Amino acid sequence: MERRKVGILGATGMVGQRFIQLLNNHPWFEITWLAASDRSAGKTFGEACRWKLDTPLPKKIAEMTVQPNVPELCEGELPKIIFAALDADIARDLEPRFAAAGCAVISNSSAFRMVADVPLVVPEVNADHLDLIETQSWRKAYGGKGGYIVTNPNCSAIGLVLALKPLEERFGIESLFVSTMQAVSGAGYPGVASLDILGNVVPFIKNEEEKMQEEVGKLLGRLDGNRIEMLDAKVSAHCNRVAVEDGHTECVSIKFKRKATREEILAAWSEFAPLRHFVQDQHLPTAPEQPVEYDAAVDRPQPRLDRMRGRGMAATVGRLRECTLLDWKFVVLSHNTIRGAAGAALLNAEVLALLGKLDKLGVNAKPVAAQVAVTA
Ligand SMILES: NC(=O)C1=CN([C@@H]2O[C@H](COP(=O)(O)OP(=O)(O)OC[C@H]3O[C@@H](n4cnc5c(N)ncnc54)[C@H](OP(=O)(O)O)[C@@H]3O)[C@@H](O)[C@H]2O)C=CC1
Ligand SMILES: N[C@@H](CC(=O)OP(=O)(O)O)C(=O)O
Repeated sequence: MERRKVGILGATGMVGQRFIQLLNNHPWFEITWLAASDRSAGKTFGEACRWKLDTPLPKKIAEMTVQPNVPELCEGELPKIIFAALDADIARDLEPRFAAAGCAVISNSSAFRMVADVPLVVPEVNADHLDLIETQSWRKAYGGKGGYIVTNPNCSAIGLVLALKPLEERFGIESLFVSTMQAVSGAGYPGVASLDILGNVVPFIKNEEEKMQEEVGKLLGRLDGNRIEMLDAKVSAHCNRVAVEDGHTECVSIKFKRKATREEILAAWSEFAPLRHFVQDQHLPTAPEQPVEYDAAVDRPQPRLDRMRGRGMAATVGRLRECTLLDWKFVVLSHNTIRGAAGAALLNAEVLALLGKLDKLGVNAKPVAAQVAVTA
């Protein structure tokens, strides 16, 4: 099967590098275009990027030239699928330009996550929300074949909703309290200064608590026509930066609408296999066999030991016990730059491919309206 051509915006950053790693030898997608800031454009990728991952930078990628960051200046063919790993302020400007040029923008940034017609998706949780694409202005402007933006959530929200979805389905969530311990790679590179984080904990990550609280409502919300009805539950988050390289750990206390026993909660997690029904016999290369794994050991999950479960795509839960304030409490851990970022976007793209939503994109086609609205 011929692989689909893809590009990466923000390719030199922490998440961009993960995209390159996960897309290396991907059976469905092939990187043909890379872009970053003006500082990097024109250099070879090997010159522009300080590679930080523990697998080698693929030679073919190192030799590619970093392209300008706008579709109009693309040399040669602009790929129809763009993975975007940009800071939110930059994404707000650049992502709509690629959508307007007819690309499927599979975004990792927070810029458009809460916009009403932009899907915010974790496939195991709310793949049905991808239908929102069809009402996006960029898509409509090309007679239903145009580009669009699809987003994945904040890295802490992803691990959390994987653990919550099976519980919400069976018991209903009334309220929850979550306190995070987030790895330094979450702040990008060079990120948090070593003198701030070594031997220390920083009890503040800008906008993180707000993002977690609101994104959980949309992710666990219900698609009603072309709008999302948010989950009606109270969510309170505390976010902390800790001296861990990769892997976000979250302590959760939760109150349900219906009574749940320990056995019922464990069964809800172990039986959670939503993609099996959704994709039937199809194989999604990046999907984990078991999205939520429970570890019964008293001192797990731990970032160093558990972040690579399911090739970095599974969330590990542990320490389920009764809570003296709410009903139950547990710990959840997930890899922040794989499950929480590049892997999440890649899985979204794989599901979009299966749904046929990466076919017939409007790249190089003329918009049907005189002007393509950039409204988000
Ligand atoms: N790290 C994580 O765990 C997670 C990150 N995210 C989100 O993903 C996004 C990227 O994060 P991360 O990779 O950590 O960030 P980094 O700071 O490591 O990388 C930023 C990237 O953006 C590029 N860039 C900067 N300015 C421009 C510009 N004007 N035009 C085009 N490209 C530009 C940089 O290129 P250059 O090298 O040329 O400067 C670099 O490739 C952010 O929105 C972040 O919030 C989401 C979930 C998890
Ligand atoms: N802020 C997160 C990572 C991140 O970039 O989140 P978001 O994609 O919501 O901006 C962290 O510091 O670990």
